Amino acid sequence: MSGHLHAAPEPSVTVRTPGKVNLVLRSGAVRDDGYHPLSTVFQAVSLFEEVTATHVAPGAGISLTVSGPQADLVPLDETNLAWRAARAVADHTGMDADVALHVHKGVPVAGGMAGGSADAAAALVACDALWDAGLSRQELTMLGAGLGADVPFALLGHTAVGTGRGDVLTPVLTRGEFHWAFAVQAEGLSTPSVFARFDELSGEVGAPGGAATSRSDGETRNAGAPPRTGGETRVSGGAAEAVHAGRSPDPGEDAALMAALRAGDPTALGEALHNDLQAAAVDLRPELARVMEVAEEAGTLGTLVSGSGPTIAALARSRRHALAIAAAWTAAGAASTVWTATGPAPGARIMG
Ligand SMILES: C[C@@](CO)(OP(=O)(O)O)[C@H](O)COP(=O)(O)OP(=O)(O)OC[C@H]1O[C@@H](n2ccc(N)nc2=O)[C@H](O)[C@@H]1O
Ligand SMILES: Nc1ncnc2c1ncn2[C@@H]1O[C@H](COP(=O)(O)OP(=O)(O)O)[C@@H](O)[C@H]1O
Repeated sequence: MSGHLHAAPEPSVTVRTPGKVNLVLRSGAVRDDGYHPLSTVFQAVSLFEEVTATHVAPGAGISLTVSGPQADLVPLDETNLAWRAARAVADHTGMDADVALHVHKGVPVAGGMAGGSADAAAALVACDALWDAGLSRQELTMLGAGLGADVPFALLGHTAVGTGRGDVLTPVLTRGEFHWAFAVQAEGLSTPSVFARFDELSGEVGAPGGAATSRSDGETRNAGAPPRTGGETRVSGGAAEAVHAGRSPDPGEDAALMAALRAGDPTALGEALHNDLQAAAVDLRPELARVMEVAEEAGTLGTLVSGSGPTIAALARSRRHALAIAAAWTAAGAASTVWTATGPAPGARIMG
């Protein structure tokens, strides 16, 4: 008896992707294309999105359903990032865009934790696998960058430095596991509005090239120009030149953070957390200052606005301590919901 065994095509593929927190986010002045050159360190955390892509009849097109605690906040049409990702794979490969997508959200919506970007990354990988398109990692990353600055990191996961728009990634070696608590607000903040307020606070509007970025610690420095370290000003190249070159702020400023990650030292990591967008997010949502205060009273090792906010991230000594910080937020009525997670978490993975 002879014969070939042909594997039946999988009827569906499920891909899991993580949310993120920016351990450091430094921004230069806005570029001509409306983006800001960043120097950021992403850490993926164990809050996951799951996207399932299922075969449908030829010609059926793309359809989308969403589940999870904040599903009602997410668009269900072709503006959804998962839908746009499926379309991008079809356009790139010339395949028919026939797929039923289901998104299960485990990352807060519009919270500065890149849940939408995680959906885009998951949908890229799921459609590539479902349609047997054979896209390379590089092609997926390129398609992801076209969908949003945060999407390439959701593919990669773990911990990475991001420069350019945040989409040029270099993996960072880390040791051990870090424990986080997150205070999520009922109403999200839009990323463009936070960057716009950052520009206003920087005296940026109408004065490209002469910009200064205000930092949440009260220090002010020239945007795009090399940052100050230890009170010393390094001058090479002007801010105007840096703005036009779209140069990212110097990641060299974050040597202490890198050492803390390598050593797996949460206390040192807590001291090195920093977000240039924090002042803008707190300016738009003054109540966030109190959320950070509550975390400090609960003994956090460090607290900051996650990305463009309004989620507040607090680094804890242990899982137990993360739960204690979350409980303190709940008791103070400081958050709509509280979440705990660990980082780093892996990037896009096909389940099953
Ligand atoms: C701020 C960050 C930090 O990781 O994340 P979130 O807090 O939104 O999750 C990211 O830079 C957000 O990335 P993402 O949300 O993918 O941004 P995109 O969709 O590409 O851009 C939305 C808008 O944000 C602004 N933007 C984004 C990235 C960047 N480097 N400079 C910008 O000025 C621009 O106004 C852009 O039109
Ligand atoms: N799949 C998606 N999940 C969540 N939001 C989405 C999605 N697709 C589009 N969006 C839109 O993007 C906005 C921000 O998305 P999200 O990634 O959750 O937050 P952030 O950019 O703050 O990290 C949402 O308010 C929503 O309107």
